[in-house]
Amino acid sequence: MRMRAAGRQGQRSGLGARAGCSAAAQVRAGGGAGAGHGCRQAGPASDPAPGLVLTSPASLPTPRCWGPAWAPPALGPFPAPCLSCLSAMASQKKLQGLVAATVTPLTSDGKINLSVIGQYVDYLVDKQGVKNVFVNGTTGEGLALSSQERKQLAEEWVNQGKKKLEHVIIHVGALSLPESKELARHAAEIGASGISAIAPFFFKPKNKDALVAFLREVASEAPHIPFYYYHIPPLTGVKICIEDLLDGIKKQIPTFQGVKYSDTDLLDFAQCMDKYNKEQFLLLYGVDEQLLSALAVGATGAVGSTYNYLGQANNLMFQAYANQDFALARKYQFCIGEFLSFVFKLGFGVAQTKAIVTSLSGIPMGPPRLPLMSASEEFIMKAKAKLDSLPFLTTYPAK
Ligand SMILES: CC(=O)N[C@H](C=O)[C@@H](O)[C@H](O)[C@H](O)CO
Ligand SMILES: CC(=O)C(=O)O
Repeated sequence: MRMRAAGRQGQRSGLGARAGCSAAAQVRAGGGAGAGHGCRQAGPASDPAPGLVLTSPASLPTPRCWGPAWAPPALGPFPAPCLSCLSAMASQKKLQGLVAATVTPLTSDGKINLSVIGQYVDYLVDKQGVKNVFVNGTTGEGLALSSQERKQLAEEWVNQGKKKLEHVIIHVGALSLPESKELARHAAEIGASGISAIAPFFFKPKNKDALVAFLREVASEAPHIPFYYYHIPPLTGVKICIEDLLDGIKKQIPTFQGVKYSDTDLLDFAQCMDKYNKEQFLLLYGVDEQLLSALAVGATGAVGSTYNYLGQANNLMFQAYANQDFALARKYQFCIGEFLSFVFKLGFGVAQTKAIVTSLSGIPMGPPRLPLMSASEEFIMKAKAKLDSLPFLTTYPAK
């Protein structure tokens, strides 16, 4: 909490610095959107801040096996965070443990329902022991929301989370680069603790360089908060190997902080842990049913939909693992697996997650947005009965 406050302080100084610098600051060449940035440094746009290594097109690696028409994307300078932002970033409490991928409450007529977010925050913190959220992601139906809705949700989460949540990460990925940049800028301006983006998945990046060039443009709109790449190949179809992606990425994206890793490729994940943990990259695991395997190779954090309602059980699994009580940790993972494997067979996705969260929290999360269809009554009944048959997951030892 204290650190969060420090982050906010830094954020404020960032905005202050922007005001202070504005007369002298030059807008980045071609960067019409530049006016919204915090942390612009005075001086010519091409002046890198001391200590920041900026990559010019000439120093990009030669692409592998890519047609003759390929040219490395032109990279503009990455805006340099001011010193107070850098120190705020360094003092922000390290993101670790569980991050709930929040659902987006909708009214029965399909509008976003901001009125329950405050209650939702309290439920996560008090009932689930979860103090970090990932907003507008897959579970939050981010890609089914308008930009305006995404911004309203982001603001509500940041405001309601003040003094209660430690990290509010806003997913800003979109199919269009300007939209993603605008969401990134907005998240930074409202005081989010970090941003994340998936790879665009209609026109897909064909290789690492194209993906990094896209992510860099997005991250550069929020130059004083951490950026996480959201790797979810089962949904995006973008299967760029993360071990390769991380190689040299800090040079291109100075705010790069880690990956939300929603794939079952534990070899790639483990290679990343082994090679890049030293660089302080955070590798947040995103396949909840396999979390214990990720802990075994060194993961210290996880983002997922089930932490909305199995937060306590997963916290206890983390704790058992940390205490080297592997039998207990396995018992939690097996039990979580029993529930998930049961609901997978019934058909499980965001709509079903919303129904389960509604039923367990008592907060009306509403239907999903089309083309997703509401979970059936039968699903809700069976899922609830299954959870009731696994009291180990939902009753906790007194603290
Ligand atoms: C595809 C998807 O939504 N994955 C989520 C996070 O990335 C997970 O939290 C899953 O919902 C969870 O592991 C259950 O499969
Ligand atoms: C699960 C997750 O992280 C998401 O819903 O985006």
